[in-house]
Amino acid sequence: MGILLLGKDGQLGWELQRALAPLAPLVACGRGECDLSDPAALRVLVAAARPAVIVNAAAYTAVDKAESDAATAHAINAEAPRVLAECAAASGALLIHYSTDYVYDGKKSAPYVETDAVAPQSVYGRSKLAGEEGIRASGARSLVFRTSWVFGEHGGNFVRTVLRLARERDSLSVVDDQVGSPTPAALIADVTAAALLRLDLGRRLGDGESRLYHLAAANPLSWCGFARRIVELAGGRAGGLRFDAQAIRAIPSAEYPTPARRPANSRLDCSKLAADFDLHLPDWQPYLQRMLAQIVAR
Ligand SMILES: NC(=O)C1=CN([C@@H]2O[C@H](COP(=O)(O)OP(=O)(O)OC[C@H]3O[C@@H](n4cnc5c(N)ncnc54)[C@H](O)[C@@H]3O)[C@@H](O)[C@H]2O)C=CC1
Repeated sequence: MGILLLGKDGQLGWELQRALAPLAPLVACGRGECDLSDPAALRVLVAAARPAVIVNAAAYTAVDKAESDAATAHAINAEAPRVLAECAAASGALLIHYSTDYVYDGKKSAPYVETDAVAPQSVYGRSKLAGEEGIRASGARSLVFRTSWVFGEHGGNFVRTVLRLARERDSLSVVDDQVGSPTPAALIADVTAAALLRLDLGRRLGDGESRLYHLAAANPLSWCGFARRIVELAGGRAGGLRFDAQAIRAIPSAEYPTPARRPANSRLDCSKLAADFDLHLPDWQPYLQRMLAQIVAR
């Protein structure tokens, strides 16, 4: 009756393996152990593990690819969470799940709060919203964390892409009209563990209680601002890259068309999370510094 973690090899899953391990016996599964596009396999897995808590960090996260692969995105981001929630409702387990800033259209000028209207602009955003809705409708006890711009040491992300391009190219242009908070996978994992402890692994939630929280680091900025900070903290030309931070050109999204539309404003107000769990959401920059130090050390 411990914790069942799905998606153990993703950015977040990797950090959750570390953060959840001290809380209860942990069964961690990757795609090899269980494919989320197979609902029957999911049901068998949950029945065999009989967890008190199911943590789903697996997702279809290829935002642009999803535009031409909606069925797969829907199966993994909408159907699988619904099946997991049904299993949780039937057994009394708590389900923890992660969603995205892409459920919003990004037209609000202030940071989004959980009660704001949703209006996803992409297949990915719609599939993730459908996942949330399936969980809420299931009657399971659940926590859903909407997060943004995830980066971590394990897996592909914007930090790694910028570092690679800064070694390969002489210049870089990055969109400057989409604003959000880079959020370390380690922070999401640690907040998940803290919330689980405060809720006594879910025993303090009422039957069928379903809670939604924003979970993002402090200090939002644009993608261009983020790219500049990555290059700056990596040392720029002095650090072996081919250009310095100031050389990164700021461009509007119109100059960088992508298959999926992304919100201009991805800022998430996390005060509900901070108040309910007595937590502080820190700046993402020390996490980035730590990640860069570990990459250099390798
Ligand atoms: N990466 C980002 O910038 C953001 C991520 N999120 C959400 O945060 C959560 C964690 O994301 P990341 O760790 O960044 O994602 P990731 O892409 O690093 O990891 C996702 C994991 O899901 C697994 N997976 C994919 N299809 C599967 C299948 N059919 N069966 C089993 N496993 C499968 C992958 O193998 C991978 O290990 C997800 O729910 C994602 O939607 C929310 C906002 C932004």
